[in-house]
Formats: sequence, structure tokens, C-alpha cells
Amino acid sequence: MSAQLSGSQLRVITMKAAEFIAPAVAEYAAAHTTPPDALLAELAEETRRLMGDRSTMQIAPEQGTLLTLLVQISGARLAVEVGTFTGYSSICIARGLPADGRLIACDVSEEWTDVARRYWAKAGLGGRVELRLGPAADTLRAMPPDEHVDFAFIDADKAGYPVYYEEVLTRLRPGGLIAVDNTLQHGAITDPAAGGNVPVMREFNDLVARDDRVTSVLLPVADGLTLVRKN
Ligand SMILES: C[S@@+](CC[C@H](N)C(=O)[O-])C[C@H]1O[C@@H](n2cnc3c(N)ncnc32)[C@H](O)[C@@H]1O
Repeated sequence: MSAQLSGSQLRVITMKAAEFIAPAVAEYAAAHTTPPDALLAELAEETRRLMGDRSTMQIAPEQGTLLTLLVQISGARLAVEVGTFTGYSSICIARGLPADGRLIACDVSEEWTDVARRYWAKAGLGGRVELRLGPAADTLRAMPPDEHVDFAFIDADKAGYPVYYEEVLTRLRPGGLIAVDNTLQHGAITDPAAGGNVPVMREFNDLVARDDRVTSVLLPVADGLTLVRKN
């Protein structure tokens, strides 16, 4: 499933990973991580071409590998994604599910998820992924309130994270896992003067760290990825 990465693909991995660690170490880590296959590399390239600067919203390749691995080892059957964009992370999650598993993908953008739909079809995952267009808070609240979700990935508007976290956690089975992206905010999370999404994210990180319903670890992977297990 892996493919040789071109120089530019490897540079993208290295640039994203280098935010928290020395560039040479980041390059070494990237070279010793299972790389994206040809389809994911093509999606990353098309997203860069179509979306320009917005393409940085896509998760880093090593996060994609990690998501697939987490879904596989957790034995998840039903997954939820909040923030799909052009589909990179959804493909990584869906690939970790069994053939009869299901991913509910939430986003507000028809334009961006049209790209995702195309790539789900190309990846043979069309039957495994269900897109729900609309504000994710509404989509999550409309789901049954019982504990039936095995795995979730939160990667949408940062102000919405506390609501997404709570609505997902309510529906997560004990032992289920939530992965939350961008929790280190390019390293600005420790800067008390930083604006933008940083204060919101700091509050969210504090909320998770205080939550005795879960066990969590904030990993310095890419832009910070917090893993949360429901106790
Ligand atoms: C950082 S991008 C997601 C990147 C994606 N996980 C990937 O790997 O390519 C954030 C996405 O959240 C979506 N979004 C923003 N606000 C939202 C909301 N209120 N409900 C659902 N999706 C939302 C945006 O349309 C965008 O596609």
C-alpha cells in the first residue's frame, strides 16, 4: 500500500513535522514512518493545486498513518469525523475499519467534500463513508444518544471543539477513542499573548486534562494530536 514519495512530498511531511522538533530529526522520523500510498499522495497534490494555502488544513501524512493504525488496533466499527475537507483523514480512518464498518463524515462545505466523495469512490470506500452536510453540532445531536461510537476524529472549527467533544463523548462506548487535531497551535499554545484560536484551544486542552471521565495524552505529532480514551 505504500508508495515512494517524491522530494516535494517528503518536504511537505518534513515542514509540518518540523514545528516541534529539529528538522533533521523530523526528516528521519518521516523516513521511518509508513508513507501515504499513491492515492493519498494524489489527493494531497490535487488539494494543493485546487485549494492553495487552504490545503494546509489537511492533516500531515504521518497523522494519516497514525489514524489508520489507531482505528485498526482499536477494532472500531463505527467512526465519526468532524471536519472532512477534501477527504484525506476520512480515507485514513475508513481504511482502518472492517469491510462492514462505517464512517460518518461531518462537514459544512459541499464544494470541499465533493473532492472527498471523488476520492472515496476511487479508494473503493464509497460504501463505507456517509457524508452528513451541515453544522457538526446539529449532526452529532441528531445521532442516537446511546454509546455506540467506537472512534472519533475532531478537526473542524476550533471554537466548536468543546461541543463536539461533549456530544461525541456522550455517544462513545467505554474504551472508545477520540483523536483531536491542532491542540498545540503551531507551538503558540504556551504563549499567553497569542490570539486567534490559541486561547480557545488552551481552554479546550484544560477541559480535557481535568476530565475524569477519560484518560488522555497530548502528542506533539504535526500540530498536536490529543488522544482521549473514555474510561
Ligand atoms: C481543518 S479542515 C479538516 C481537514 C481534514 N480533516 C483533512 O484531513 O483534510 C476543517 C473542516 O471543518 C469544516 N467545518 C468548519 N466548521 C464546521 C462546522 N461548524 N461543522 C462541520 N464542519 C465544519 C470545514 O468546512 C473544513 O472542511
